[in-house]
Amino acid sequence: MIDIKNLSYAVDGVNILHNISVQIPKGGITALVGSNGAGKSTLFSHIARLETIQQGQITIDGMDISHTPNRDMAKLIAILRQDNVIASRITVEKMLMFGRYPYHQGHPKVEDYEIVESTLKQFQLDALRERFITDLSGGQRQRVMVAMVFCQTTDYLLLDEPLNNLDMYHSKQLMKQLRQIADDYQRTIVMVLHDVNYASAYADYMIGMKNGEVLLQGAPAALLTEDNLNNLFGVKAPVVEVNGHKMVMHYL
Ligand SMILES: Nc1ncnc2c1ncn2[C@@H]1O[C@H](COP(=O)(O)OP(=O)(O)OP(=O)(O)O)[C@@H](O)[C@H]1O
Repeated sequence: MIDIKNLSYAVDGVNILHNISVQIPKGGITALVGSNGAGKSTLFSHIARLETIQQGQITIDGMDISHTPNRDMAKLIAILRQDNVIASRITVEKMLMFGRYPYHQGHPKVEDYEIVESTLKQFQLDALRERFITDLSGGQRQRVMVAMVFCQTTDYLLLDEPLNNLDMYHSKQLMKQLRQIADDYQRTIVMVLHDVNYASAYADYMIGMKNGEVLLQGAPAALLTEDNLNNLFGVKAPVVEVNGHKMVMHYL
C-alpha cells in the first residue's frame, strides 16, 4: 500500500498540493484523474521520489520513501515519467536490459536475459528488438518504455500518462496488458490518466484531484456520476453504462 499523509508542496510560496492524505491500495490498478493543473503529476513525482517532500510523509509497504536507500527503492517501484526522452542510440533490447540494471549492476545474468526475452514477447516487441529507440514512432517508443518499466519486476509500476502518443488500438492494447499484469503478476499499477473512460474500463480504484487536493476516491463505478464529473472537470456530460462500465459521453 502507498500511504500518503498530510502531503503539502509549494513553489515560490504558491501551494500546489494541499495537505493530501490518501491511501493507494496494494494490487490492481489505481488511476489518478483530474483537470489540467490539478496536481496529478506533482503527486506522482512525490510518490516516485522525483520530488523532495517538503511537508508530510509517504510510505510504500511501510517503508518511508524519504529514508529508504535508492537501491532498495529501485527494487520496489519502477517509473515511467512523462518526459522520458531517450536521445541515445540504444536498441529496444538493450533498453529493456538497462531496466534490469538495479539487479545486474552492468553484469546481466541468465535470469536478466530471460526476463528481457519474455518481456519482448509479452509486449509484442520481438520484431523491433534490434531497432534503435530514436528510430521508433512515438507510440512504439511509449510501448518500449512501458515494457522497460515492466521488466524491472518491481511490485509497483508508476506510470505518468502511459497512453501518451498511443492511437485508439494501442491505447486499448496497453490498458488490457496492464490489466493482465496487475491480475497475473499481482503488480500494483498507479497511473496518471486523462481519459476517465479508460479509468472506468480498466482501473479498480480512482483518485480524482482538483486544485491540489483529492476531491474523490473510490471505485470508478461509484465515482463516475454526472455531478462528480461536473465538480472535477467542470464538464456536464451524460454517463451511460456499457458492459457494466460507466462511460462518459463528453464529446458532444
Ligand atoms: N516547478 C513548478 N513551478 C511552478 N509551478 C508548478 C511547478 N510544477 C507544477 N506547477 C504548477 O502546479 C500545478 C499542478 O501541476 P501538475 O503538473 O502537477 O498538474 P497535472 O494535474 O499533472 O496537470 P496536467 O493534466 O496538465 O498534466 C499547475 O498549476 C502547475 O502550473
